[in-house]
Amino acid sequence: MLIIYSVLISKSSLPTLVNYAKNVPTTKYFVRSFKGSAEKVRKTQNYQPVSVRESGEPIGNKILEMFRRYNSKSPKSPEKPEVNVRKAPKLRKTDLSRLFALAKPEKWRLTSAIGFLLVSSTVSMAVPFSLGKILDIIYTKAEDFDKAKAKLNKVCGILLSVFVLGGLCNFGRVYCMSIAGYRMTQALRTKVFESIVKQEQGWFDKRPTGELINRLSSDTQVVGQALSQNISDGLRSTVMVIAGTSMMFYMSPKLALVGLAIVPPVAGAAVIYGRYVRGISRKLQDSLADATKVAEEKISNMRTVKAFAQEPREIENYIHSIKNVLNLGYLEAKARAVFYGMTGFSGHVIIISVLYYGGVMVTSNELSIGHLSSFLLYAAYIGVSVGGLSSFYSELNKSVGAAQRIWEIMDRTPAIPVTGGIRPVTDPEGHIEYKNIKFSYPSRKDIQIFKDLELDIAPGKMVAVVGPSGSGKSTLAALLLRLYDPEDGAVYLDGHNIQDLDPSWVRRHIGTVSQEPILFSSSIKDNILYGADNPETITQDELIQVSKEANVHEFVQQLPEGFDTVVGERGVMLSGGQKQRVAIARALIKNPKILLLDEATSALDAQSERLVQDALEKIMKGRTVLTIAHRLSTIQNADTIAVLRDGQIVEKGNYQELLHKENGAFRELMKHQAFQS
Ligand SMILES: Nc1ncnc2c1ncn2[C@@H]1O[C@H](COP(=O)(O)OP(=O)(O)OP(=O)(O)O)[C@@H](O)[C@H]1O
Repeated sequence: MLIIYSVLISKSSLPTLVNYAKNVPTTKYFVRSFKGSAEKVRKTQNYQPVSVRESGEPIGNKILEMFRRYNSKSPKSPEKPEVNVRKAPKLRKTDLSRLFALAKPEKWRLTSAIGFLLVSSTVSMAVPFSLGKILDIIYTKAEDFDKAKAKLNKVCGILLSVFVLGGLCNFGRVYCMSIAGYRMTQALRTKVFESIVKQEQGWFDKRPTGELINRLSSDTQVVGQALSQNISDGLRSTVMVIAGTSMMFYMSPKLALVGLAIVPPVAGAAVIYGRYVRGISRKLQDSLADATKVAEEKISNMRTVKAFAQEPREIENYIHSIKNVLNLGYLEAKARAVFYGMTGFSGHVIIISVLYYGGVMVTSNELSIGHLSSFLLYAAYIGVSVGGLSSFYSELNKSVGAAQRIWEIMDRTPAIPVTGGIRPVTDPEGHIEYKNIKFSYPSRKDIQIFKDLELDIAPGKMVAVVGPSGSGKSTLAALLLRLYDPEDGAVYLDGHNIQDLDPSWVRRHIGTVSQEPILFSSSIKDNILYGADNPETITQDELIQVSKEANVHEFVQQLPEGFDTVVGERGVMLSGGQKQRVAIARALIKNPKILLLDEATSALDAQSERLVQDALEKIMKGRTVLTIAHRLSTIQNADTIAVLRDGQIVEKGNYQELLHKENGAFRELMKHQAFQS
């Protein structure tokens, strides 16, 4: 099958291309055969969008790649990385000041580090001058030997103590800066995690976990490092450049001008390089996030991967997703190589020009050997420091890119707050009303889930919602929990619009057992206590009481470590039925007024099923229950059955009423849907 996709080819070769596509059996062969026509296209400028896909396998990219290669002058040129480097975001003043503001809590550590840095840099900058002095002492033949030696001893003695001081200050600088860096990264991670966790569910629906993990781990580290180590290195380089330049002018302004003539063009190149790196860096972090997303999803669902024997495909997928990172790495490596090659060369040019003009000045007695040596060392120091400054600039750019991504998260106000709003002093009665609800998921605005939906659940009653798969039964539960807000209409709890109530208060009074409950990778006890507001106040007796009601106690007793048994990631070490029962205990420990039950569709074995069902029946008593029913027994026991169809509740009544209603929606559903008995 041939599907037109999107790739650029010339108008003239379109018939040839379509012809090939029709006749060749496999994509690979097609691509190979296509090389010939690509040759023809090489010179034409007349492109139009067309694409080719065969046997469901997109080959547009391959053809595009081939065209690029064939259109390039040298057919043997190595594969060029196909990466669009997004235009570098501007390095704005506000971004920089915001970046530096992150360092505020560490100001004392950073100030001490800067103090240490000034002293250690001064010591470093004293080396060339002192060396020049020592050389002059050695070369001054007029002085008698003893006098010269005494001077030498004195100068070296002073230098040694100064160097000890320099060493200590370097220790202080590195230590204070590193600690400040770690603390800033940690504080930033905390803030980012806090901002992530506070976002509403709809926001998470659109964001892959891997991407968020990347923001949390990698971006925060880049920023933390920039604010500590990079700033420290940058400051050191600045001090060295300023001090070195001053010393050069102090010793010989003429020679200084010769040596420093190269600095302005290098500085200009550094600015261009920095901008380029900023663009690549953002793109690189994005690609890394994409690759992490692929890895994270598959690693956390390894069971499914293995069950379908898809390890090789997943390795392929990962290689594909990481390829973009490598391509960007190529670009960065190229830019880095050009830049550092250039700065290295410039450094050496400084040294040669100083050596040449300085040599001339020494022979004409304008300059001593000692001064020339000092001068050369200062020139070398400046060369190294200019390199350091430019890498500081590029790192700063990198960190602004990372910081911007972090701010996107930190600056976002969640559409549904975690807390805030009315917090009634008494527990709710449990009267739930859905009024005129219109809703579509934020990630799929085009699909209307509910239109003018109405449902009333009286306190202490049990309503079973039935309806075809995908009709929105679980969505009803999500709206009550305020994971999403309706576009129109509202959900009321005891007459209060839940949007006016504190979401944490509402959730505190709702116990949820979902279709496939997720447990956390801690002990059974911790998982049950996760449902409690104040886990530390729950006594062992209360825990056992809840476990008995949820039919957890009997299987826990058989485990060697009892309640302390670790359940593995997502509760992987427990059976389906055991997981369900632990989830029931977790919902029950908060003694909720309202229960939201989403019955498991997957059949448990008879014994397990009985235990789960028994636990559910026990905990329903005295509570308002909204259950998404998949079992006949649940439907039969419900006070009211609500039939959901086409975004509305189309029928309501008890089992007998609905069963005997001529042409009723419930009867229709019973005909087509097999409820578990
Ligand atoms: N987070 C989401 N983002 C976008 N669409 C969603 C989301 N969750 C569910 N949907 C879509 O909303 C519709 C209703 O889903 P819901 O899970 O409420 O159905 P259901 O009646 O509970 O189905 P089932 O009986 O199969 O569990 C479905 O079409 C589903 O694809």
